Amino acid sequence: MSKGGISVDKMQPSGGVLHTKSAMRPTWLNRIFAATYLTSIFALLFHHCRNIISTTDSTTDRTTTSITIIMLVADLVLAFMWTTRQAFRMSPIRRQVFPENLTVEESEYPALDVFVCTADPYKEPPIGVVNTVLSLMAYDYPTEKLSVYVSDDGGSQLTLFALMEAAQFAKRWLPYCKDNNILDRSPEAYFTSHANFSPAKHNQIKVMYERMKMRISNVVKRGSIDGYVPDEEAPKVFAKWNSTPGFTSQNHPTIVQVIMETAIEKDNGNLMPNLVYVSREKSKFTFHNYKAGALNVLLRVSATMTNAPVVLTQDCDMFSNDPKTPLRALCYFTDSKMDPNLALVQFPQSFHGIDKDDIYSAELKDLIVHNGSGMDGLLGPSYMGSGAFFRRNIFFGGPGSYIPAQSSEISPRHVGNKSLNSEEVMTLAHRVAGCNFEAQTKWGSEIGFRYGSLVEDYNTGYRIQCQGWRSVFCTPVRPAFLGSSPITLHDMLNQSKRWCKGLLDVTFSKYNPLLFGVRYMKNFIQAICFGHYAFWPIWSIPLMIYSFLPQLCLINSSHDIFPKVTDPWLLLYVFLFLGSYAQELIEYVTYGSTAKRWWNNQRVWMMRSISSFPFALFEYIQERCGISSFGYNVTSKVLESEQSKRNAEGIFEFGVPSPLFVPITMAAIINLWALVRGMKLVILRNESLEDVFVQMFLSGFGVLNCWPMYEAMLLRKDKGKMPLKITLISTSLVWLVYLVSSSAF
Ligand SMILES: O=c1ccn([C@@H]2O[C@H](COP(=O)(O)OP(=O)(O)O[C@H]3O[C@H](CO)[C@@H](O)[C@H](O)[C@H]3O)[C@@H](O)[C@H]2O)c(=O)[nH]1
Ligand SMILES: [Mn+2]
Repeated sequence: MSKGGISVDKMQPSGGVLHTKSAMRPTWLNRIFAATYLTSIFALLFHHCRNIISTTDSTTDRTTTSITIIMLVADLVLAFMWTTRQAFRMSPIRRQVFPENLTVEESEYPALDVFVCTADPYKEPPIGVVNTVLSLMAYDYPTEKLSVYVSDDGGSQLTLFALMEAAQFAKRWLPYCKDNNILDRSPEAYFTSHANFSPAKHNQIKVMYERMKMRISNVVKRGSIDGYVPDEEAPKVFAKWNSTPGFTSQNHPTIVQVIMETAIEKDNGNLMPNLVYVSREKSKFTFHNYKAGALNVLLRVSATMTNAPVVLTQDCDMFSNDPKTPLRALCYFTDSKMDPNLALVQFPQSFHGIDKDDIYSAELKDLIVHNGSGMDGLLGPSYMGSGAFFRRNIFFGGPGSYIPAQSSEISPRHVGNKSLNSEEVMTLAHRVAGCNFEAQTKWGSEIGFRYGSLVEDYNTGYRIQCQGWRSVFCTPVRPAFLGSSPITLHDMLNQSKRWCKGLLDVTFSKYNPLLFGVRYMKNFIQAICFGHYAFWPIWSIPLMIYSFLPQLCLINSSHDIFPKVTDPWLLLYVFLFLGSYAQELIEYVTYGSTAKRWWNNQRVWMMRSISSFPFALFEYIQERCGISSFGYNVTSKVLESEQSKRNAEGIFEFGVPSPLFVPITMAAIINLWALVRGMKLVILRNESLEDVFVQMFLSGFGVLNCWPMYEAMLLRKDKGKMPLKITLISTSLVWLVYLVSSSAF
């Protein structure tokens, strides 16, 4: 088992090309547009400033001046975000790989350690974890070189039980997949897409799968494994839970369980990959660094066992959708002509079960594919948390500067040759998964996945690029992985809130990309890309202003906020608005999405900006001041049937009385109010449409975006409608805001 011994860099392909890259679109066109747009931005800012000067000179009241200043702030932030966003548009590229041209012998493939993280058996059902694990174990990759490590931050017997079941099932499933050349290697995906398929062998396996699923679901429903004994070893394994008084997910000793070991499992002459369960030690007195902490424990535990030179990180819901994926990564890792500083091959995250028009913008086309391809033309995409093949050694220092780990057994150079279950290996594995192992070490700061941010992926990707590593983006036509995405609005907003807090962690640290990145990164534009993310939360400033201020002005009969329709300056607004919207739309469609999905994406961007982002800031401040601590809210992967049904029909799911809904409900009410008020002014009071047109247009645009909100508040009867409580709170707050505003006007 000298898996650690093979160096990834030394293999030489001969024959056809392994990968190509090409520029994505006429960048010159893009640059001309950018220059024109930028000029218009400056013109607009000039216009604003002139307005402010003229209003302060004359007798204009204070309110008008303040409004003009606030609008200037909004436009300044929009201009900043637009400008930093151009970094992604400077040189997007598309890559292709040709795994069929790999000439390296299978026996020369590097070993691969796969890391799967899970954290909560109730939000992340063990059957989902099992499907992910099985799909990865079934990779078309030399079995003896493949190991799957599962980190369970939930410290749950249910998850371990499910994995033990999976191991039994794998003995039939893996050979079945390989013999029949099946593409869907997650059994759930396979049996769903082959519902009417019925050869005897297929049916036999299907029955086995259904039985396993039933056993796992029963155990989860009861919350305990009592009564179910998968094999004679089981009682000993689960004794660890029972023998520890006060065992909780937040307080328990290390559990490392080798569920299956390559060298031993040879049922039917089939070799099986290693499968190891790890639940790191937890204590109330130590901070665990969430997923980054879990991944670092896996880095070390796997080092004591197989120490593969290539590691793949996966979320527990991201199952493999293509068994040849590791070979695609090898196209880069085994190419001797490739930049030696290549650290990771990132596959985009793709999702299954998204409704046709993607109301929650779960596809994340702009963030993942657009921005990924944009950065790929610079130093490479950021690490995206899942679907990333890393070279293990990059976790131990920058190119050419090796930082030794505190013991040689966990260094990437260590060659393990003992049985995983041997006492020596197990003792060490338990030790490196302990709470205090990292105390006073460089883990999380210079070694391993980086700590200090809730978005450990962005943070780690950014920091390793600052050290000089780079990455490539691999976007095969058939998605390499498929995962689940939030199916309720609350989950979606909550997830963006967490991302946003994670970004703020980086923004307000010494590693802020616009201060640190621009100095240390090899590419200035790349630093701007990371900077754009770091400032993602400030979208909330202009969006809050544009969703409320012009509307309040209209309600209070104040119309000096925008140029009149006849004023040529208005053309600037029109160009800036249409220009950026059209550009995004074109990009959305070019990257293989639809216009309706783009429309929904811009709505979600607004919702996030006025809800998740301000809440994130608020929580972030509370945490920094030590007032409260919110932790990591794991996204639920449970598919509740009614919710899924509404989701499939593209109906928004409110349902729970979440404070996150308050700002968007307020925006919905104010925009409708302003629109009605505007119409009344024009129709009944003969106000000239010219004066109020822009404000009415904005309110109308708001109303159009808020359409599902009115339905949810007034028309719907199902469980996913807007809770009355939120409607009442929002209405009262709108009234309050109105009273305050009317006293100012
Ligand atoms: O303390 C923790 C918290 C989370 N997780 C795992 O982290 C993964 C991601 O969590 P999830 O709740 O699904 O977060 P998402 O926001 O959906 O995940 C996206 O965003 C994360 C943070 O940026 C990335 O880590 C993920 O890869 C990316 O898919 C899951 O497998 C969890 O089990 C842990 O292992 N330990
Ligand atoms: Mn997720």
